[in-house]
Amino acid sequence: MSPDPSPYDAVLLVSFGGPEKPEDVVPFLENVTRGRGIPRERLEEVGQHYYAFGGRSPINDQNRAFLAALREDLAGAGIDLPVYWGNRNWDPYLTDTVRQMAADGVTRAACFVTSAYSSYSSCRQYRENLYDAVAEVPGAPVLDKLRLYFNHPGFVEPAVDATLAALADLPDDVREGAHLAFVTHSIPDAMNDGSGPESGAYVEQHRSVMTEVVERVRQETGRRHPHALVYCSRSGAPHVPWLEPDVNDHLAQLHADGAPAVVMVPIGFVSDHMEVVYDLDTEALATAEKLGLPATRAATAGLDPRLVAAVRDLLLERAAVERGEDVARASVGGYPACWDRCPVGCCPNPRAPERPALAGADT
Ligand SMILES: CC1=C(CCC(=O)O)c2cc3nc(cc4[nH]c(cc5[nH]c(cc1n2)c(C)c5CCC(=O)O)c(CCC(=O)O)c4C)C(CCC(=O)O)=C3C
Ligand SMILES: [Fe+2]
Repeated sequence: MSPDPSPYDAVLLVSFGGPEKPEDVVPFLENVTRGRGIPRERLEEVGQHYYAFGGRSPINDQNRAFLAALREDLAGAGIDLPVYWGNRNWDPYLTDTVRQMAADGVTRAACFVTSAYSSYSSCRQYRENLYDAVAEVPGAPVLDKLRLYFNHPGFVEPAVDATLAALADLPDDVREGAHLAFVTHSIPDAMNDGSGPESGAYVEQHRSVMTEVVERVRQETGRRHPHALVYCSRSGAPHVPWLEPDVNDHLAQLHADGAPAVVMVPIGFVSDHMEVVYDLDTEALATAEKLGLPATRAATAGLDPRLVAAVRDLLLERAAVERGEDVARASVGGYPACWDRCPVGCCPNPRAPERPALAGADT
């Protein structure tokens, strides 16, 4: 018998969006930063990162490939649901997708967001975007956001294997002593303080993933590699504190302290976004090279079949919950499986605390 996805009759992949050609870059950056007070110089700099890649972000192609993989996975499991895709900042925009879903007769969809952790930027802002899309479309389906999955085995296990593979890529004589630099997107300190139901969840959740990966790597190699959680892609005004240390400063410090090598493990990113291909592969690897510090970058989960299957697992788990059945929730490490509906007041919007959002305990 095929698994039962009811009450869902569709899946919606929700993502950030990115430019696809040079003319898209400025309007994309305007979409992302409207009302955010990002300094002009920072925008020009980030624009250059995109132009260096022909004005094309890797993120949309990653999502197209993920959609194809997800459709195949669901079909293979006998789950006959359409899978849609909508973005916050670029075509296909969420509102257009939700309009199409309504036209197709979708009544209730499970939403998988390409962002695994708590924080305003990585969780609530997507919930606001879902609210807005539903509010704009007459007859819109009900949209449920699948729970955060940073500690789902389908997200963590690919990171373990990627770390082992990146360690294996280091020269033999430096591998044993290599440091692991777990990298995620920096956010303002205040945004981290407000993240999750109990403050500081963004950093806590990353720490739990880091600890689990370090332990599983130890089980495979017999080595508990020294490690740290570090940050990339700092934005905002210089006087506003954001999470530190920056990955480049961390590499310089490791080198000064005599570390023989480093593996960067981008646990903050689901696939190879611009932050990964520019901030890590271009900038941070150049920093390491200049320092003479052997460095490799572990792969993101991307199209790993375990991540694709995790979407199916989360869909079926949530479907069972909505039908009133008991479920076992997969999770690894010290942080328990997350809530289905975000607690009231978690990850508040720093500029508009009253802005409505879907998928909360109060919506
Ligand atoms: C936590 C977090 C994630 C991870 C969760 C998630 O995945 O959502 C994330 C993802 C992404 N961020 C992205 C791009 C950008 N983020 C910016 C700006 C900002 N990001 C922030 C945070 C995050 N961002 C914040 C607090 C700002 C300041 C402005 C604001 O308060 O909103 C800017 C403006 C320029 C700049 O200042 O850097 C750009 C261009 C892309 C697309 C990449 C591609 O094209 O592949 C992706 C996936
Ligand atoms: Fe960002």
